[in-house]
Amino acid sequence: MPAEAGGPTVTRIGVIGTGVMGADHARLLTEAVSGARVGGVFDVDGGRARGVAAASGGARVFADPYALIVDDGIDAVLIASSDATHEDYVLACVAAGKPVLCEKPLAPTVEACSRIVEAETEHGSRLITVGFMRRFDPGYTGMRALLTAGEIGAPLLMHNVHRNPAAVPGLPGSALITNSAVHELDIVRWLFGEEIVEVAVHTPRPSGQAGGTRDPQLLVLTTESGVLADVEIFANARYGYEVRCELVGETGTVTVDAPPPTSLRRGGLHARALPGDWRPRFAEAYRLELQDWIDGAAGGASAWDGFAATFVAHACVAALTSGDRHAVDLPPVPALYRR
Ligand SMILES: NC(=O)C1=CN([C@@H]2O[C@H](COP(=O)(O)OP(=O)(O)OC[C@H]3O[C@@H](n4cnc5c(N)ncnc54)[C@H](O)[C@@H]3O)[C@@H](O)[C@H]2O)C=CC1
Ligand SMILES: O=C1[C@@H](O)[C@H](O)[C@@H](O)[C@H](O)[C@H]1O
Repeated sequence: MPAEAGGPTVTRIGVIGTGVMGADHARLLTEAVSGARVGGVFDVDGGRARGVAAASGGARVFADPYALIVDDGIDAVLIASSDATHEDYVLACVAAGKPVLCEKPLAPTVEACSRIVEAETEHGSRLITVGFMRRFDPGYTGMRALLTAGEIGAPLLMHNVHRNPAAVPGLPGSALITNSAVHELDIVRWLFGEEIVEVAVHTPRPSGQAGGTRDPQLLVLTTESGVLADVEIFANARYGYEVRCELVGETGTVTVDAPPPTSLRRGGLHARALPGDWRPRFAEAYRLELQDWIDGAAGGASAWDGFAATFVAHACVAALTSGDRHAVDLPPVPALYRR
């Protein structure tokens, strides 16, 4: 990453979108990540942008996001605005030759992701990282290390649970897949190092708490080598935020969970607190993801990974709509993204 002249290397980040995630990333960049500072911010809600700028040590507030992207005082851009806005901003970063960390999903449609991959391929080198932070979560990296070391033999099954306390009433059922389950679609590809080749989506009767949304849903994913991964996605689980999973191999299993260190035993119960959203659950993953990006270590998901996750998500949406199993025929990986 580029640096400020003189003194220690400091990468000046422009943050676009200063809502829940943009504010959290700006806080981490300011307080917990070395070698970076927030250099500028933009949000269509000027009040939010000013609040985050003030909390980030007086970063510049831009009135125009494209001016932020090309500004000489901004070395790299972090996009945390709403999903539908990602494409234009990522394309502008590629045109300006600036490294960009774009929150997931890379873009909500396959066509938009495809345009981004084409632009980066034409540019000729990799500038884009997608915010699939679970790749940095100590639970998932530990699971992958045990799998790779052969500790549980060949993988057979993976059971995933992904629950949120409440979704916006009237949220389309497809958004549970494209916005939430997209994390599992990425983590399955990353964990097994192979593609998802077939998907099916099953739904029970919808929860009465879900305001008409098809919620919960059960995705069943088949990988190239024949591993089956199921994903329960439940956006109105009401009791709290929870993400956990178990990988079943031929000779053992690995579980990823995030119990807080403190739990209460009283009155015949053993209780532990659950967070209200993803920020406490994945706090360390977000920090490690940002540090990796600032260090230029390239451990994050690529634009191709972002494309692939959205591609599989749309096969799942088709399966949700039709009730049938759907084959996933990803196009060949462009040379820029081959390992
Ligand atoms: N990696 C993760 O675990 C998570 C990722 N996300 C992703 O982060 C992004 C932001 O999500 P949240 O912070 O939860 O949403 P949010 O609604 O809290 O924040 C979005 C912000 O974008 C701003 N915005 C809307 N249109 C804009 C535009 N055209 N230009 C600039 N700013 C604009 C809004 O004013 C708002 O401040 C989304 O893409 C979401 O999918 C969200 C939650 C967790
Ligand atoms: O990305 C996220 C949210 O947008 C999504 O709504 C949640 O389900 C995820 O767990 C969270 O990580």
